[in-house]
Amino acid sequence: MLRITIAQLNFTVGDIEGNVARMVAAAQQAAREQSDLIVFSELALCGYYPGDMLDEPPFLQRVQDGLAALQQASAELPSLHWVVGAPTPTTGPGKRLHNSLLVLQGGTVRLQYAKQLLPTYNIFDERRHFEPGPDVAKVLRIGSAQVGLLICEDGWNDHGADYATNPFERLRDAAPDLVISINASPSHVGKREQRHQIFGGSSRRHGLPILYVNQVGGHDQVVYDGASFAAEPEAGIVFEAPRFVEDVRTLRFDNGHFLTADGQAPARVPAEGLPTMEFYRQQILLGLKDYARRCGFRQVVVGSSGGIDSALTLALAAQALGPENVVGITMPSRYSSSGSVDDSVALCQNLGVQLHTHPIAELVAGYAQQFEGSFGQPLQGLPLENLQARIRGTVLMEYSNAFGHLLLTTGNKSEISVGYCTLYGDTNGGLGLIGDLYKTEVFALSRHVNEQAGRALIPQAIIDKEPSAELAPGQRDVDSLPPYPVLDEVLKLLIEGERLSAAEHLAAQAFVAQLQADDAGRALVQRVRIMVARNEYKRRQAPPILRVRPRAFGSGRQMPIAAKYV
Ligand SMILES: Nc1ncnc2c1ncn2[C@@H]1O[C@H](COP(=O)(O)OP(=O)(O)OC[C@H]2O[C@@H]([n+]3cccc(C(=O)O)c3)[C@H](O)[C@@H]2O)[C@@H](O)[C@H]1O
Ligand SMILES: Nc1ncnc2c1ncn2[C@@H]1O[C@H](COP(=O)(O)OP(=O)(O)OP(=O)(O)O)[C@@H](O)[C@H]1O
Ligand SMILES: NC(=O)CC[C@H](N)C(=O)O
Repeated sequence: MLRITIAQLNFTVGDIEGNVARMVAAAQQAAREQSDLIVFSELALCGYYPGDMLDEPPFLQRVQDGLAALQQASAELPSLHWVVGAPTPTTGPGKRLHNSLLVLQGGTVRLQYAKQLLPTYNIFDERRHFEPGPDVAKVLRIGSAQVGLLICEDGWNDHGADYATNPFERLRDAAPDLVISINASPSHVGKREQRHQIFGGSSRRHGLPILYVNQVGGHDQVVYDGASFAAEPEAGIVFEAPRFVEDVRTLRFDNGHFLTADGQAPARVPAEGLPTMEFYRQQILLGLKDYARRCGFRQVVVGSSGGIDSALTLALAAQALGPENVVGITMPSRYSSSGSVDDSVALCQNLGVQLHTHPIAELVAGYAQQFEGSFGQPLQGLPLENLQARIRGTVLMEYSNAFGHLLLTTGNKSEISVGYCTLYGDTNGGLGLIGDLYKTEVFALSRHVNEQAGRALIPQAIIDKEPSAELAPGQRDVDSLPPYPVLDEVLKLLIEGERLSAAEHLAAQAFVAQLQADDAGRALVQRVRIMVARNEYKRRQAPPILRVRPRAFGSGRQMPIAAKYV
């Protein structure tokens, strides 16, 4: 029988000293629980993913010092084995580092394993910094068990019998009793189920119990949900740690089975995870909390237009940080409807958020007038529309500068896709909460937030009103864009493509095929395609957004700007 402690922790990238302290505290808990083995996540020592910090000698020196501190701590708990993820120097040619797994015990490194498969797709770029490890299986006897070791991507390619491309093959040949996989696996909708399918499948195919340990926390645009789990060959997924929170707990591994610390069968793991909207909500809350905390912000400011995007952003921010840490600013102009102020007042009252009024009509008029000398006439048309958005963006940045609030930008994925936003205006901000949600999903998540609260936190009037930028008289989004239910299906196919769930993909494909049955539909799809391509320059200058889908704007979609698109 082996006692294993899962350390699903929220590490901060670069905070080696803080991460060491977290790991030591978890190891002390493990020792109290008489554990034989504690398992930390991939690159736990430096946090995942440190990017080009890995090129900096002082950073690598701190990593080395951190490892020395861990070794020393392991000497003080001699009966505990520590499975630790850390960068380590290579000895051969190529890149100077391996992405490694180390087993520490009694003050020494008992084993080192270098990750073999380095992901370089989507948001991952590990080959930029690391040399792949040799295709050797690493197995260590700990107590009564032979433990095989893998690192994240190593376990994602379990198809085909080629040793070089499938580390599972060689590991299976080494006949461990148990496989431990350490991970830094970002979450997006459907990811938990995908992990269960992949690792559950490998467990069954190779007849190997697998313990999968993930990190938790938000790192810039990427959020890790934790959700560490255990898989058995016959029973499937038998244990799952909670999502979006830290969790340090000890399991027993006895006769090929995972049991709770007191020897019971763990609670049943449901096949289905959180409903999509609740998943979005929790992912965004953790993403904002960790971004604000790590960057040293306590409070955020949001322009409150009385529209759905700013309303949802305010509601999520209030849930993540507490309403006392959220400030709304309503900035009526000549073209603002009375609802823009009244609905903002109702919203902020519901949320318990303070709302300041900062009218911009005079600022806009004065500013527009100033152009008469050089333009021969005051500003009008699109430049005047954008001026309003830019003045609002400037006002919001002044609040940010004056009070140290983080400005949250409110763009959704539909607008960001087609560039329906003003550069240096409503695109201002440090972080976007809903930038990976299509507009139709913004409505769905707003309804979900209300349902969950058991009351209309976001006033029904805001949910019911027709989307409008309110930058010109009577302006409506549908005058410039296809209706959102149409636009979103086209965008899903263009941007997410096969990364959509099977059901979403089928639905979008059928919808767009029907749309393209006539010339007008074909022209619409082509127009959207061109808008998406032409607006890459706006996205490149936009603030980071929290990722909730497999393909989010940012590092996961790298497109050229100055190219011929179609
Ligand atoms: N390839 C390229 N590389 C770098 N820069 C490039 C560029 N192409 C244009 N530009 C620059 O970008 C400028 C045009 O962009 P920009 O100034 O933003 O202006 P623009 O995209 O022309 O207009 C903004 C649009 O967004 C709508 N809007 C604004 C605000 C809020 C909302 C909403 O509902 O949320 C909608 C508004 O009604 C209007 O249709 C050009 O004047 C040029 O300076
Ligand atoms: N009158 C206003 N007062 C305060 N902020 C505003 C106002 N109008 C626009 N904004 C800010 O600019 C962002 C873009 O607003 P706009 O109304 O143009 O488009 P939108 O994408 O439909 O957003 P929303 O649904 O929040 O209205 C808003 O989310 C808000 O942060
Ligand atoms: N850190 C990694 O190797 C992550 C890659 C892996 N496929 C995942 O997304 O979970």
